[in-house]
Amino acid sequence: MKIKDILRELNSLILKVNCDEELEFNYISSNSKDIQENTLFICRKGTSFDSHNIVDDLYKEGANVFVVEREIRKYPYIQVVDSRIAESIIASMFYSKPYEKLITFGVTGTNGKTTSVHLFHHIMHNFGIKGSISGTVVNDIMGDKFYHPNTTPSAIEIMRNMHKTLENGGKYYGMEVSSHALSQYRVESIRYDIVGITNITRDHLDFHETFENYKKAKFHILNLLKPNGIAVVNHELLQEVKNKNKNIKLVSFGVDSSSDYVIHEITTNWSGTFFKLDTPYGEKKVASQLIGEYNAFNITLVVAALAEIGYDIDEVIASVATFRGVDGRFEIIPEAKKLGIEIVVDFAHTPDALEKVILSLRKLTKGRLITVFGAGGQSDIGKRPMMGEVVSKYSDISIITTDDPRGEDPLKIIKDVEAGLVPGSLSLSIEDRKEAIDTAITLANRGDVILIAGRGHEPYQVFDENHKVPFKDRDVAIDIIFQKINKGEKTFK
Ligand SMILES: CC(=O)N[C@H]1[C@@H](OP(=O)(O)OP(=O)(O)OC[C@H]2O[C@@H](n3ccc(=O)[nH]c3=O)[C@H](O)[C@@H]2O)O[C@H](CO)[C@@H](O)[C@@H]1O[C@H](C)C(=O)N[C@@H](C)C(=O)N[C@H](CCC(=O)O)C(=O)O
Ligand SMILES: Nc1ncnc2c1ncn2[C@@H]1O[C@H](COP(=O)(O)OP(=O)(O)OP(=O)(O)O)[C@@H](O)[C@H]1O
Repeated sequence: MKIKDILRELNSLILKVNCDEELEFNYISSNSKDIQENTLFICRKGTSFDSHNIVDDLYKEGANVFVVEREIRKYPYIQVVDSRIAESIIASMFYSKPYEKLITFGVTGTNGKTTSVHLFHHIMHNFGIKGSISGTVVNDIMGDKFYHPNTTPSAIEIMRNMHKTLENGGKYYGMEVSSHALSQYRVESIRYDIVGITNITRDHLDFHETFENYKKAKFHILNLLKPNGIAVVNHELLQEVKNKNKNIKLVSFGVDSSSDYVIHEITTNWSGTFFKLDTPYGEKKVASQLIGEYNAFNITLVVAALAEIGYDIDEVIASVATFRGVDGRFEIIPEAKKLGIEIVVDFAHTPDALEKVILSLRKLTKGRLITVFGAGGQSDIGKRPMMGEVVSKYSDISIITTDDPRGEDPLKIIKDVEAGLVPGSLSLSIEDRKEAIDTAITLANRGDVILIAGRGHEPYQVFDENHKVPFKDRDVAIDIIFQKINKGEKTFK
């Protein structure tokens, strides 16, 4: 590709062109760890690094032209107003706008993104349609599965994955779209057939500062629809969405009878969640292995999305029943039954998610509910007391422990959570997460339920960027169960 090919697209972003328009490049990157011969490299001053400062190294590594926000002394460059927007445009151009040839499904919202995207992937697979997804738990690019530290990768990575999907005969790309990604233009050049908004409650106010900014970032996804694309939104957000986007095609889902897809008669038990759904195609009965009433909303978002783009709603609903859920989302630990208790590992780490999952568990618990949880470091300090309040309000025993401190003092985080505890509620604070889980299992009697919340599937406990400890809640709980059985501390019940 030649420089002149991208100048047209970059258009009003360009401040200065300091290179030959005939200059050719055959790779693009914005990360020094991903560079080849004749790479167009996009520099930016981000939150923790400024890649303008390493252009000499980048040139030695193979970069032959730069896109920069501030002028550099030597090397060919194009100076632009904003490197993030430039990256999304260049990535789209370089990979020939792959989203135009794919069914693209983007889901944003505070909670439910992972569950919805994985359910979408499962249903398309059941229909014999090949494709890819990206998100918090896994990136599955046409069967190539890997973990990415971001819920939403960079603009270049997404376009590269979409291009690879097309090259391998894939027909769709489903992705979780975080509010950070929307604010940083990682998805700015993508156009979606379907965008879904699960819900918007408090989270990430450390980044967005106000709830309004957070909502605005989420709603921006509605501007990224294809011309005949459709938005599937939680009915609670319908009015706001309509006020902001008068002429988009949209359907709503929720319990409100004026929704396009009306959820009612939800029941949930240890074998799953069951509900009725009034749809434009008549009343439907939905059965799912997912536990928790809130999953009726995630399921309906996906059912509506696929029905609205022409898939047979009865076949879609039949396929929902075989979805076994996502690692670390209401994941039952079968070994706990040996002690006559239930243990559930869940990813809930916002006040709303904690409330939803605890209230669902309350209905299933014959005995007491013991919740082990903590708050992540470097993330929305304001929500910590709210988490303490909601857990202590609805749990019989709350055990506050360490989540992923990410460089913060774990005891300080625990104190922030303690500040919200309901006076008189039964709670313990145990800094060591393994000890906290062990204590919960020791305290549990027959018929009790333990919820281990906040980290879900995560394989490492991140104390800081140089100190990560392998720690999978599920595996730790299973180890403790067998230790107690082998030591005779807990008998088979
Ligand atoms: C604060 C934030 O969102 N940062 C994201 C952002 O980085 P940034 O723009 O701040 O860039 P930077 O890290 O300062 O680096 C500046 C530039 O130098 C480049 N660089 C940097 C270092 C280096 O050695 N070589 C190099 O070339 C970088 O590629 C970048 O182009 O863009 C990067 C590329 O897309 C992301 O990886 C990075 O995510 C960081 C790791 C992060 O932790 N982000 C979190 C806050 C986040 O985005 N979370 C959401 C999910 C939130 C949730 O729902 O829980 C997500 O989508 O992951
Ligand atoms: N529709 C929902 N409403 C409220 N809480 C939900 C909903 N769906 C899931 N949850 C709760 O939120 C947790 C995270 O769910 P999931 O991973 O599907 O969402 P997510 O948006 O991908 O989260 P994250 O952005 O943190 O990866 C679940 O473990 C559950 O506790």
